[in-house]
Amino acid sequence: MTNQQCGTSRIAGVQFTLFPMSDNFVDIILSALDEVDHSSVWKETDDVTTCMRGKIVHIFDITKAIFLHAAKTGEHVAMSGTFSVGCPGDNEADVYMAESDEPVNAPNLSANEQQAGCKFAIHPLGRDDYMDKIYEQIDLSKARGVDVSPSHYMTRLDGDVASIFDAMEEAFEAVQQEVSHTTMTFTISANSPSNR
Ligand SMILES: Cc1ncc(C[n+]2csc(CCO)c2C)c(N)n1
Repeated sequence: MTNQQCGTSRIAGVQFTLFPMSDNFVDIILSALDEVDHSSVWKETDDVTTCMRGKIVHIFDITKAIFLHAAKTGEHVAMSGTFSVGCPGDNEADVYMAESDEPVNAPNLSANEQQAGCKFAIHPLGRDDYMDKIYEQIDLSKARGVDVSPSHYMTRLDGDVASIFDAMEEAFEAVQQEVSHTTMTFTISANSPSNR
């Protein structure tokens, strides 16, 4: 029988893709993935996505740093992905759960103010009251230093990249404390010519 139990630790993960709208896309993707400190998570890249697994704080810290690294090239870049926590059977990367709770990349990001637009959706799984959990977080996002606006199926966040990822992390962290298996999908875009 397949393992349907949660692991002993709350392993979180993300699968994401970077889309640099540039002839230089290979270098932008690979240098962002290489140059950001990802020592606190398990990480694997293939031709479609990059997957990282570990503590929530590190998953968000590194995803944010990778997007900022790509955006600071000035090229129009987008990133889409899915965060997940409490996925039944996800327990192979327990070794990374011993990492400290200090985000490794955050101290180096302050000089990188970068505007972006983002749409995200939280999916609290297996709960009849899932809509309450979603609405609580949309309301809270309004106090998180980003502009929040409704959109079909998703909520839009506009502001600084670091604040956008921090808002999504806070929402994800709060929901997963009450809902064992939670996922979040997002798309973020910076330097779009639509805004020039
Ligand atoms: C985060 C992220 N991970 C993997 C890919 C897939 N990918 C597309 S082109 C390329 C470089 C040449 O192999 C890679 C790895 C992506 N786009 N973004």
